Amino acid sequence: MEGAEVQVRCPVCLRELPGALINSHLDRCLQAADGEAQRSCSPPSKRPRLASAQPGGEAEGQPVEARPEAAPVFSLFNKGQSPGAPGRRSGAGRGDAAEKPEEGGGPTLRGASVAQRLEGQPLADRLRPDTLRDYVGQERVLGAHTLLRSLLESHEIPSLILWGPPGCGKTTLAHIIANSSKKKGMRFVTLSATSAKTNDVRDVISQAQNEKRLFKRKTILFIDEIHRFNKSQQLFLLPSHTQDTFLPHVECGTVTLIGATTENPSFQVNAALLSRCRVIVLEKLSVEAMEAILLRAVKSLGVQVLGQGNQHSSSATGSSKESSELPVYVEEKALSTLAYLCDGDARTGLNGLQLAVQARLAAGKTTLLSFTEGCSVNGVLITEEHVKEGLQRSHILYDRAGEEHYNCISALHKSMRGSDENASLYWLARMLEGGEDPLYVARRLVRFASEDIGLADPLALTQAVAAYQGCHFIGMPECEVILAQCVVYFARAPKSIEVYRAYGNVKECLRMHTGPLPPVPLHLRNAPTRLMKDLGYGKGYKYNPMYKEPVEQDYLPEELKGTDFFKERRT
Ligand SMILES: Nc1ncnc2c1ncn2[C@@H]1O[C@H](COP(=O)(O)OP(=O)(O)OP(=O)(O)O)[C@@H](O)[C@H]1O
Repeated sequence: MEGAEVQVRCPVCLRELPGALINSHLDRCLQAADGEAQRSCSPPSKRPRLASAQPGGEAEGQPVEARPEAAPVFSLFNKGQSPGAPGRRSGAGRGDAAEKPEEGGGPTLRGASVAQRLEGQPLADRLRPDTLRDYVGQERVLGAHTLLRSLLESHEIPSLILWGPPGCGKTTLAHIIANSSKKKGMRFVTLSATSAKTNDVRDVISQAQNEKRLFKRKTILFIDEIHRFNKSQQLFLLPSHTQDTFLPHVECGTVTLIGATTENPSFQVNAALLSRCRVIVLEKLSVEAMEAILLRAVKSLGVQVLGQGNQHSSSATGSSKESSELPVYVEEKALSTLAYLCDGDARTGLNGLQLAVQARLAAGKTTLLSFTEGCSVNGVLITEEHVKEGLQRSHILYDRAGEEHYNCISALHKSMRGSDENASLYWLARMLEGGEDPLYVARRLVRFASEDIGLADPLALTQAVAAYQGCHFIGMPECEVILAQCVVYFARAPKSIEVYRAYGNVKECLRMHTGPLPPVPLHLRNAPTRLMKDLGYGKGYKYNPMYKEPVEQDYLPEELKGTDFFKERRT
């Protein structure tokens, strides 16, 4: 009993245990070591962006034994997996007979209805590819003969920052790397910068050190949304005099870092960290890539595509309580529209498809479909309209918080400067339809009025301020036309950067000045007191209204006499 009182730390999992239990625990822990690599490779699932958050959330199915309960590092390993849930799929479970991928498609549960296949894990997570073979698009960085592909194929994983828009496959690529590194006996650990604490990173490092020391095993740490690390965490990532930081461990190879970010890493990721990582730029998925992903999804659900091959005509709809048991069809057009509308974001596309199918099944509406071969079938039909409803338009078009926000405002500014009224209206609509704050756009217009139109049409500034106030009074959607009017006015207006440039020259002059700044000439100074007058303040000043002729007088400091800040004038 006495021994049981002493707490001992397991060298593998760092868990504190009574000394009497350590040997049996260590046996289990070591046995679990191989299995753990498998478990830890499970996809870090994402929150669904659409309203269909599925039960079976993040903490389900996580390995309990050999893991300190408090460490979210490990709770993230298996999130989204509910052991008994239909449609469950993980890196470890891919061998199950019921879940074997069908050729060219995703995994299906044989014999299950479409509704059952949609239960549990969100479709996007369930269909996350495990291998590069199923990873669609991103040819520029992952095509044959690319550096990254050969590194991945040779299991030589460098520290990486994966930068790309939402849903383009950053986490998926990390997941594929996890699977492939598992084959090389590496560990793969996942942290989300939004929820992880500095201590979690510290834990990962000490475990990685143990793993390296005891098993010669390397650790790959995936940090999702790395740009969201807060200040104290960023400090921890920075090099310092102590070993209590992250970077030395990246450098000596104890930990390979893979970060994912939607934001430009040159602004958002600490420079010291960035210089030790290879930045991989992923792009929005093309429409063709999206179509391939959606086709794989409908196949995995057992939904049939109605297109040129099997022309049909549909007739009056009815309703049936058993609609979930009926065959489900989706129009080919619906899939291609979805592929277009999801704007290269596979998660949005798959969530949209999932919502459309679930909504149709829940509505219990059936359609009598007549095929060209002559047969008729009663089924559930998903049309273009249904998938459009399944999408949140605002999210599709525009990411207000992300880089797209800056890209679009820059495109609007440049289109107005280039006097292209069509492009100006287009970028304005892209922002407003995407949910941009109209006052943000209006503020930018106020700036544009002076920066680009300036004195070529001084009324532009009045227009911009009026547009700002108009937007403030009436808000969206009514104020969109106010902004549209102002944007077109600006696109058509004459342009002058005379003032903008001259002011820039003045600022440059001040910046370049060495030594003390020249004093204000005495004659320009005000002399409210006797003493100041005695000191010569205001002496010799010529009050212009008193003169009929132009007055000869210097206003610049002596050493700048004759300087023309407008000399680079272009207009
Ligand atoms: N290239 C791809 N090939 C096949 N499926 C993909 C691809 N990219 C994304 N997907 C699908 O979309 C889902 C979401 O992708 P993923 O989580 O990798 O996006 P992300 O770039 O990490 O997005 P976010 O920045 O929002 O976290 C995946 O679960 C997968 O089903």
